[in-house]
Amino acid sequence: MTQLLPAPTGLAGTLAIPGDKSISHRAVMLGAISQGATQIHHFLAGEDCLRTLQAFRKLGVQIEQAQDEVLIHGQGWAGLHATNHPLQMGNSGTTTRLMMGLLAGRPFASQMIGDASLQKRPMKRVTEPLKAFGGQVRLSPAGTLPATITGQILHPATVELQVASAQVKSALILAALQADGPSTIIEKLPTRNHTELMLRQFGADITTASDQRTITVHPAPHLQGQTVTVPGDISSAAFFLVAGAIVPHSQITLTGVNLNPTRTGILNVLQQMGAQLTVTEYPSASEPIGDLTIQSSSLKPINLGPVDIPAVIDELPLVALLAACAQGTSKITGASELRVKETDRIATVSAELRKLGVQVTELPDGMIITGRPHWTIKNTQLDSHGDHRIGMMLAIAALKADRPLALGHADAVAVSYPEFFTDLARFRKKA
Ligand SMILES: O=C(O)C1=C[C@@H](OP(=O)(O)O)[C@@H](O)[C@H](O)C1
Ligand SMILES: C=C(OP(=O)(O)O)C(=O)O
Repeated sequence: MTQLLPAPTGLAGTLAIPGDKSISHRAVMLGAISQGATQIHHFLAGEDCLRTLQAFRKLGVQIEQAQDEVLIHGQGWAGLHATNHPLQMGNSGTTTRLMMGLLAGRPFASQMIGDASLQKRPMKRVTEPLKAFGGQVRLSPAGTLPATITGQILHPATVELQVASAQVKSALILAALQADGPSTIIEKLPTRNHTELMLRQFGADITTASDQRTITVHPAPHLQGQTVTVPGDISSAAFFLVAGAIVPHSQITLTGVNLNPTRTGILNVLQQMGAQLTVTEYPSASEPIGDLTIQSSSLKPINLGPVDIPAVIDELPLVALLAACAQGTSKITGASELRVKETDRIATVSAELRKLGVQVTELPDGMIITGRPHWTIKNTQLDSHGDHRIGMMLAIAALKADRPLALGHADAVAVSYPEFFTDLARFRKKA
């Protein structure tokens, strides 16, 4: 149990945001399959990204790591070797799904296992389209981990994805790189494009059509190691953006944040809800980056539908919190993907916000939330349900409560943000 305290006099300060989780995973993966050294600066040393790093060590790649500095001694695709032990994916869907595509084309068999949450998450979304390339993955009868990937010679394919998922897209891209001709992947909706951007830096020939959802991948037998500086994670910055918006008398600045438009849905949501937000973008080579300043704001309700979801998928628990503080009724639909994250986030967000006295109606693919500037707390014992993003959202919600609250399973935050509670404490003004 961790005690959560209300914010008595508002929040203030400036924070450099830790590295992006999605980009850190990809930097390790691309470094591991490339020739020569890959240096990663500002790596996110959270539990999930460390799972990726450990998995490649198990596969024989030499990797040095000290906090947020990583050095990978890549020996190309052929530098990966079979291991007798199952690869432990922990809580990380990204590691699991991307590595399925990557390992599908290696000339050996691999096994993957995961924690209780990951073992429930759907994997057929990757293994079914992988079949078009010749990929062979055996799953449990429920279509989940444990998985056995039997590496094959892969062939080019054209696949149209049934689910809007950057993890599925990236898995197929990593398989397509190993095929013996160009492949085409057509997304349902555009999703985060970090894999495509970083692959170009490592020397791959990969193009995205003007519709933003048709991707052509050419074989890439030789990728070249690079230096990658990981930008700050907008999904981590989002917790403090929301804190600054909902706690009266606050002003918060977050620096070095990734502003890739496939990820900035939370900024559009804040602006639409009437938050006072300033975005300062500065020049950068590949991934856009900038600083964000937020001030306390009175919030209007919002309506989000299917096309809005991919760019804000991981921030939807925070959107629910913003809605809980807004004057009026908000609606989120087209977000059934939330049901297959670390927890069923529609169920866990609804259950926890109700403890705070917020009126929430669950929909199969979203939520209807009626907000109020002041809540009538019904239950002070909150729980992350072992889901990092739920835990952090509740810690932000607690800043607005009129009494201390308790958070069960608070240690889950280490999955994506080990320093979360320390960083949050920095914004508390002295009373
Ligand atoms: O590709 C990635 O790095 C991610 C993609 C998203 O998952 P889906 O692809 O399942 O939507 C997101 O929720 C996850 O946190 C990270
Ligand atoms: C869904 C998430 O991650 P993953 O799918 O990698 O477990 C997340 O970080 O919110």
